[in-house]
Amino acid sequence: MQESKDSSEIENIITTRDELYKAVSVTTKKIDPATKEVLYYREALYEGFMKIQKRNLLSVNDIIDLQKIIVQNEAGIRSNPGTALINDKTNEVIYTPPENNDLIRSLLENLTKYIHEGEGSLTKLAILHYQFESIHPFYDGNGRTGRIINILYLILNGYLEIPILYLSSYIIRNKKRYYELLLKVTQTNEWEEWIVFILKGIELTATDTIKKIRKIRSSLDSTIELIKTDAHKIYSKELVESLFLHPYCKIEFITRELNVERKAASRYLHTLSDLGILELYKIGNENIFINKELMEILKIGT
Ligand SMILES: Nc1ncnc2c1ncn2[C@@H]1O[C@H](COP(=O)(O)OP(=O)(O)OP(=O)(O)O)[C@@H](O)[C@H]1O
Repeated sequence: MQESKDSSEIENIITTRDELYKAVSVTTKKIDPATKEVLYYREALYEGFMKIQKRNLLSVNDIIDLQKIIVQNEAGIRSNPGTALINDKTNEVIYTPPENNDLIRSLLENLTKYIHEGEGSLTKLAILHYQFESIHPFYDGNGRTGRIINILYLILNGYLEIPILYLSSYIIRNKKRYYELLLKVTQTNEWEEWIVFILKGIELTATDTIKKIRKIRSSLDSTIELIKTDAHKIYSKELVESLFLHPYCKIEFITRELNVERKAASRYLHTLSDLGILELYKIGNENIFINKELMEILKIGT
């Protein structure tokens, strides 16, 4: 969710963490367009993860499928000319990607060959991200699809087990430089600066992500302690896991995940709110229980 939010923000699709968690927890028909787009991004990232889990492979058709989920249209690989990257201040064309559907497809075949051949490395990730963005195969969603491929590449090569690295938080903080360096590779073949930029991003975000995971783990442990020592005797491993799976929790999640009656689930959540672990909010006519400490941790480094 975090990665989806920031990767989309690079393309000026802006929503808040609260809106996102609300959208996946509260029964509401009113989800604003930016939040919807971020949720599609999250779906595409997850779908990509599932695909490579099954086959340990990322094909051109997989990439096309992911982009379809992100942009929610069937246009696929560009077949009409006219796509260009434009400087929004001066309106000047800064880069014109290759045209012709067959050529683009063969460049993508070449990219996926590069992804799978030989040993994986973080340097290769920097190279293939440039390669994908300069092919710019779609009318829309190229930046976002490319950043999903980055995470999938890390998983394919055993650097990550799950799509957890939060690389777009670095790119968004350094967006101007990200754009400048991509262009410099094209214009002056300046690979080194680009590769170092991406390596630095991986280093920083890996360190931040590890810190975040440790904080979540320690919050989880202290929550377990608190519930276990409380007189209401509501502790179960599944209950605590649900609170960390859904930063915005509600009674339905508990009934489903713990297989208990609504009355019991409601009692658990109200007890946790009395204990100060959760904060109760009314959104519309629904009770939402927010894991405040977890939400604070998720904000770090963003
Ligand atoms: N000079 C460049 N050469 C190649 N790719 C670039 C260059 N500058 C930026 N990019 C990439 O293009 C992406 C944006 O592309 P564009 O503005 O065409 O949006 P898009 O294709 O609609 O994709 P999305 O909506 O996900 O960004 C950037 O996020 C970046 O990854």
